[in-house]
Formats: sequence, C-alpha cells, structure tokens
Amino acid sequence: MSLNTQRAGHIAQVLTEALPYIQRFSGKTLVIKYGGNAMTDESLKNSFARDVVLLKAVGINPVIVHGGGPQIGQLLQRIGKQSEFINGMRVTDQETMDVVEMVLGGQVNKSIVNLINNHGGRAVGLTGKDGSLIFAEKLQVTGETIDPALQTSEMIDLGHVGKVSSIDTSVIDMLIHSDFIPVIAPIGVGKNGESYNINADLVAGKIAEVLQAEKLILLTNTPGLLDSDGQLLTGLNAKRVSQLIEQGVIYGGMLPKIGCALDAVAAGVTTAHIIDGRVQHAVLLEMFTDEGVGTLIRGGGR
Ligand SMILES: Nc1ncnc2c1ncn2[C@@H]1O[C@H](COP(=O)(O)OP(=O)(O)O)[C@@H](O)[C@H]1O
Ligand SMILES: CC(=O)N[C@@H](CCC(=O)OP(=O)(O)O)C(=O)O
Repeated sequence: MSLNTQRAGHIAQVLTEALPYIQRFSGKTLVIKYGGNAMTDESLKNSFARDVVLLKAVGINPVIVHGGGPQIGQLLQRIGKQSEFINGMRVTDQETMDVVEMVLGGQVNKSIVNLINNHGGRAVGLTGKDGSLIFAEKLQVTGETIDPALQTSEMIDLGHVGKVSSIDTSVIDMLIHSDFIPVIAPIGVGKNGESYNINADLVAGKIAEVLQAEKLILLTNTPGLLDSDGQLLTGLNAKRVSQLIEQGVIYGGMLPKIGCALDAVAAGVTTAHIIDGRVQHAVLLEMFTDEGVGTLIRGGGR
C-alpha cells in the first residue's frame, strides 16, 4: 500500500523538523525522571520506552531515574500501612524502607528495564548501591523548612529519608560508553551501608548536575507547572518560584520537582523541563519539535 501524498508530506515535515535537534543533541546526555504517576498506563509505558530507544539510536545518551510513589503506596496499602507525606517526602520507618527498596529496586526498576529491552534497547537497572553510585545521609528538616509560619527550628524526623551527599558516576559512564541505558532507582547508601529513601526528583536533579547533562526532563502527571487558574507557567526564575510557593500555588510533590529543576540549571544543566507523562511520546515532542511541551526552566548557560 502506498502512502497518500498528504500523509507522506506530513511525515517528511516531522522528520526534517527533528533533524536540527538530533544534530544539536547527538552525543549529549539527557536525564529523564520517570515519575510513578506517569507509568500507570500500558500504552504510555510503551511509548516512553520507544522514545528512549529512539533517543539512544540517534546518538543521545538517555539516563533514566525513576520514581514509583503510587506503586509503593499500593504495596503499603496491601500490608495495611499508610504513609504520611511532609513537603512531598514520605515519612519512612524501617518497615516502609523495606517496602520502598523492594518496590523501587525490584518491581519498578526491572519492569522499566524489561520494557526498554523489549523495544530493542539495552537497559541496565541500578539502585544507588550499585557501583556505590549514590551516597546519602539523613535528610534533616526543621519546622521552619516545612512552613516558615511555624517559626520553629525543632527537628522533624522523616525516618530513613535521605538526601544525596555525593554521586560516583563511574558506573553510569561505563554503561553509557558501552551503549547501555542506565535505569536508576532513587535509593541511596549511607556510610554504614544503611539504605535511604530519596525523592526521585532530587536524585534526577543531582545526577543531571554531576553529568552536566544537556537537559533534565521531569515527566509527571500535569501539563507542567500550573498557576492558580490552572494555566501553564514557563520561563520561571528562582524569585518567581519562591513567590508561588509562598502563595501556596506550588505544593506537595511539585516542591521537590521545581526545587531540583532550579538547582540543576543553576549548576550548569542547560535546561530543565517539567512535562506531561500522560501524553504519548511526550519526550520526543519535547526534544525534537519547535514548540516543545510543558514548563521550561532555563539556566544562565555555560
Ligand atoms: N503548581 C502546580 N502545578 C502543577 N502540579 C502541582 C502544582 N503544585 C502541586 N502540584 C501537584 O504535584 C503533583 C506532581 O507531583 P508528584 O505527585 O510527586 O508526581 P510524580 O510522581 O510524577 O513525581 C501534581 O499531580 C499536583 O497534584
Ligand atoms: C522520600 C520520598 O518521598 N521518596 C519517594 C521515592 C519515590 C518517588 O519519588 O516516586 P515519584 O517520583 O513517583 O513520586 C517515595 O517514597 O515515594
């Protein structure tokens, strides 16, 4: 069957529009945070995996950092346990930590690896323990950090929640250079070998920083960062973001996301993007079309 002229023209237009982007980004590193909320639907998961394989095929180096908050929640529910979230962070006792490690390092990590490999890619799954990739320490928060109105410097205990203290990229570099796609679960290791549950956005941001990635793409379940009327915001700076947080427009899971995007661009990542993982091929649309999608956060440039 032959293509009709209109469809052929459209395909040719799409491919030629992509060419300058492929040329620009070829050889560059792209860190993609794949949020648990964006991995709920089978066809979306397949479209994500195809995008990642295509990126690698045109010479871009995707590094995937995944979440899995809803998937952790499901298993906790099955064992009759509920989580409390403070500023988008799950308060993590020892039993919850065991579940987090099982779900993120096992079920979620391996299903993403499997999906990418089924689409012809070569993915390798890691947690922050593999190759001593992510060293972590306990995240210390005070009442004031959580809500300035509380005006208390009393510590709030989030349990085994960690923050990244350092990243050793050796294992990622080795995988990238051997044409593998690293798929990383956000679990860190402490100096005594203990495990830490780290918000996946924060891990993705730090990995983008140390790799000096061209882009950090955060895939989530909203069209991007929205204002109080539900309109898409873009081209934001740190001052505007602080105002939006004070006004309560940015809350919950969006707090670590926007925080790590700002930190990443301040540390040399060229651009960060918060995009809608519920849209088929969202990553390709962001990478290879003139319009792009979602919220763009730009750094000062290198
Ligand atoms: N200003 C905002 N714009 C868009 N979403 C926001 C905003 N403030 C808070 N959110 C919330 O942040 C959520 C995304 O964070 P999260 O649930 O942690 O997603 P993910 O699993 O992708 O990391 C959105 O679904 C929304 O409920
Ligand atoms: C400390 C903390 O909150 N860790 C997260 C780790 C997973 C994650 O970040 O998943 P999403 O990206 O899907 O939200 C959690 O326990 O849910």
